[in-house]
Amino acid sequence: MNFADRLMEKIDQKQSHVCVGLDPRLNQIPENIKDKAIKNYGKTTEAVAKSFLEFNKGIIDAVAEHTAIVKPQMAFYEQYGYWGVKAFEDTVAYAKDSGLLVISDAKRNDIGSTAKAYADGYLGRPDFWEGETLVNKSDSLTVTPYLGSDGIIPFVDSCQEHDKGIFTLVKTSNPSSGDLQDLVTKADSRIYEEIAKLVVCWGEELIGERGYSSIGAVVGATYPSEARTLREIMVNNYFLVPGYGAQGGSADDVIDCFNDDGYGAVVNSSRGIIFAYQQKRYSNDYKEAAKQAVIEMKEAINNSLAKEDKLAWQ
Ligand SMILES: O=c1ccn([C@@H]2O[C@H](COP(=O)(O)O)[C@@H](O)[C@H]2O)c(=O)[nH]1
Repeated sequence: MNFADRLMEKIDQKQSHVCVGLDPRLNQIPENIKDKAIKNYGKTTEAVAKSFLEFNKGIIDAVAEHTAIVKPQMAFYEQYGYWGVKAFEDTVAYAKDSGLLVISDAKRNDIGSTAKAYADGYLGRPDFWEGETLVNKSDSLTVTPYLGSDGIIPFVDSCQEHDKGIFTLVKTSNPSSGDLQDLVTKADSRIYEEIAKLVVCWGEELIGERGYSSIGAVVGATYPSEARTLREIMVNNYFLVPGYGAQGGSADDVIDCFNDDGYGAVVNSSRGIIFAYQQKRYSNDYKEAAKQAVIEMKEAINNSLAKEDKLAWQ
């Protein structure tokens, strides 16, 4: 089944457009989890990995009923080397076993021949010894478009072959995203608009039964006016919308990322959900707090969609 169709099926099941970011930071993991890991594995990177995995499993159990998809960010894992990457892979596997879809947020790309290795590794099934194949469990990957089409086509091919998806950086949520993305082109458009047009082309052959392509775009919640323009260009492409909560984006800010049919975007929050237990208005139990925060976010987005007559489940 096409990735966009699978995503929409899960969104309908959970009645939620929320994506939970799994970005563990060691200094924010509850002490009891870290103490147990240090007792068993010493002060090692293996203990870091065990802490991350136990923490993530608790978050996944707490939010699974209210989210379709999770997004582990590779940077938080790979900084700890082998054990960090192992925690990433184990987290992906646990999320899949819990019935969730997964976006690997690794923002990969390179020249075409190298991009193919990334595409095989994250989305495909690389063969190694004769008859042996590795299967990556992730459903989708974030990619950077900076190298142009020949860097992206290997990912698109993998999506087609293995029913996976990609989200291409178009207008990112960070304060300096405009340094390059907002530059005006010779055609008097912005760079992010030109990338959006490319995303439309890359995704044309991968449109699923419900009208959305498996080739999506990253559009920050912190730029609602740009999102409006981008929604008009990328009518059939799903948006991954980071920047909600900790970066300042609100439910009202993300509404124009959705189409009138009430679909078209998954809105990510990482710190705002997984570390909600550190905020006074939530429980001090990290799992209970994550559950409260994800329900609050899901309802805020659904209420804002309903106000605009865009809620799919009336
Ligand atoms: O434009 C972008 C692209 C990716 N991200 C990533 O999303 C999360 C956001 O985390 P919060 O804690 O909710 O701020 C993080 O993994 C970023 O690397 C983004 O923020 N903006």
